[in-house]
Amino acid sequence: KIAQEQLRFCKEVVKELFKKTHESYAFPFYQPVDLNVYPQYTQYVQTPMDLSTIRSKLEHNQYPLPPYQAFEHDVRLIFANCYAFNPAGTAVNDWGHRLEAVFETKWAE
Ligand SMILES: Cc1ccc(Nc2c(-c3ccc(O)cc3)nc3c(C)cccn23)cc1
Repeated sequence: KIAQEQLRFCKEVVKELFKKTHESYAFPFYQPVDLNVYPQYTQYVQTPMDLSTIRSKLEHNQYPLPPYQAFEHDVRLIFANCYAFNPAGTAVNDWGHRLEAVFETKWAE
């Protein structure tokens, strides 16, 4: 797809991940992890990422054109960070897997 079409689809994917229907398991990923609440977070996660940061990068043209590769990397960073900090079996880890499934379905569209 041409660069502008890719950009439009990336915005559509982020819009989907922010939908109310996913809020109950997506909310921990809306904003950067609060480092005041989790001071040891940066010991587990080198590159924090969240959906608001991705949305802002899209809106301010901070992704290369075409954006797919860099966009997908940032989205997958959210999930990798989630699994690095939240052990299997924790609520946030489970929610990460649920949101990842939503992403995979939309991304394959
Ligand atoms: C049951 C439960 C326990 C802990 C949390 N933590 C948490 C996280 C979080 C996100 C990513 C991450 O790697 C770690 C924590 N983000 C939040 C927010 C935005 C509000 C309230 C709690 N939050 C939420 C629910």
